[in-house]
Amino acid sequence: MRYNVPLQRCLNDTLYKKNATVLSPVVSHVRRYAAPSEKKVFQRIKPHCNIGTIGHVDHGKTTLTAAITKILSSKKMAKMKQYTDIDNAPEEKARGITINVAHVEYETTARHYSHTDCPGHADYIKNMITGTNQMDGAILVVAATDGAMPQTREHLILAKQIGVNHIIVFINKVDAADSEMVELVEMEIRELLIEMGFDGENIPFIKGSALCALEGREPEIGEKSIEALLNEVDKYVPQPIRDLDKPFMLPVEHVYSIPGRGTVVTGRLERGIIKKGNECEFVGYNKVIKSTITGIEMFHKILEEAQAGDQLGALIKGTKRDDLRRGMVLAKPGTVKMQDFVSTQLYVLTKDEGGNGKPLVPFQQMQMYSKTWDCACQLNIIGKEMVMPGEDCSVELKMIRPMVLEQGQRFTLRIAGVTIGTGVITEIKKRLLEDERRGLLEGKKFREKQSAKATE
Ligand SMILES: Nc1nc2c(ncn2[C@@H]2O[C@H](COP(=O)(O)OP(=O)(O)OP(=O)(O)O)[C@@H](O)[C@H]2O)c(=O)[nH]1
Ligand SMILES: [Mg+2]
Repeated sequence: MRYNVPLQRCLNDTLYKKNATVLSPVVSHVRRYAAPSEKKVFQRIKPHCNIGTIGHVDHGKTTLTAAITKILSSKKMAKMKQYTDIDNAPEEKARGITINVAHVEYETTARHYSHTDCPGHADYIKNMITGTNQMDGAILVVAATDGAMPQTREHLILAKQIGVNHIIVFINKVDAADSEMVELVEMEIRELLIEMGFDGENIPFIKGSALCALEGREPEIGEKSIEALLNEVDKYVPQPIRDLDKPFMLPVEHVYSIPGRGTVVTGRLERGIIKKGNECEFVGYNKVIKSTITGIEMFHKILEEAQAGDQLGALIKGTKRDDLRRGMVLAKPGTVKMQDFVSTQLYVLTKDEGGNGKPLVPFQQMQMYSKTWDCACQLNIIGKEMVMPGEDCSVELKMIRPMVLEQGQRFTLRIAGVTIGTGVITEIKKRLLEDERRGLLEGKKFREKQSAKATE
């Protein structure tokens, strides 16, 4: 049996190493690299990109998704999906939230795509905030018969907030509108895009009719417009930098002291590649500790290097177990920062989704969970008196301890052990003053004492 080259190399590495009797590392590498050639597997030949359709209700997002699969299926680059297959999207659970979302797969000559379409406005909002399918770029669908509508605006605001920076516009239903109207809608949407902070002047606009393409009518505005759209998506949405190319980062899950060896931290490598001998930093709980990785292990076997996605143990030189804690982040020196004040976009769970059914109000204290840490924080709601379950809103969070936080990082909030919301960090704000943070901490201790007294 022949394997491909990287697999063969790692089989050699693993099997011929002393004491290599357990098969698990081999199995994990088989999964990571490729399967034996006689099995039919997903071939990673083209670069992969995640996109989706966004826009106001009834503007034609699902029709467009179906039309794309129809046009590409005639070139054997997709499986045709009927409108009803996409619109009856299966339920998906993401951190307790139920979202109806359809993932459609297709490819162009340049790339392989996963395309997200949601049946309803609420599902779009949840999908974008929870990052169930993080989009690298989005197709904004606008009906020429309506122009910009409330959800056109809302989806664009959210896209900007969570960092979907590449938008392409498809002006749909041009079969039902005159050309003057189409021009006016284009002008209106370009202005809206500029107002929202997108590159409105240069964003590609394609005008067509998804319905004509789906029904095989009027190829000029039907099939041709879909081809033009895909062409622009290939060109305009840049290939995202994959996690392997980024500086390494591993949220620490456990810290052990191994007699005769030293300190070992375990966790899943979130991005990058680590090698034996790499210098590193542990960051979190208001501390930065410099160290060196002297060994990497996976499934009790020694590795020279580990890649993003690997669950591993790293042996650390010269750092005591008591200095390190779960929740710290192991990273390439100087690549991550601690923060304690952030703006976020938050979705509040309904009671059915596992929430506590109560509205959130400003200055409420709660526990924030992200990566492997949790930390008490205080909430401030922007532009509203309160947020009801089932709603989303912009909120600011002040934390009692600085932790590693980055734009785009996801988190959940809990009160008394109940998850009440999930969100994404949209902006890092200026660090709090020491006094301000102490005030938050003392406020928390005071409340704890009060509640302890009350229960006595
Ligand atoms: N005339 C015309 N009608 C269209 C076109 N594209 C879609 N429609 C119609 O517009 C209606 C809404 O289309 P959908 O694709 O369901 O719209 P949607 O944006 O997915 O709607 P939601 O998922 O409910 O937000 C349907 O009746 C479609 O047949 C088009 O190019 N021309
Ligand atoms: Mg739809």
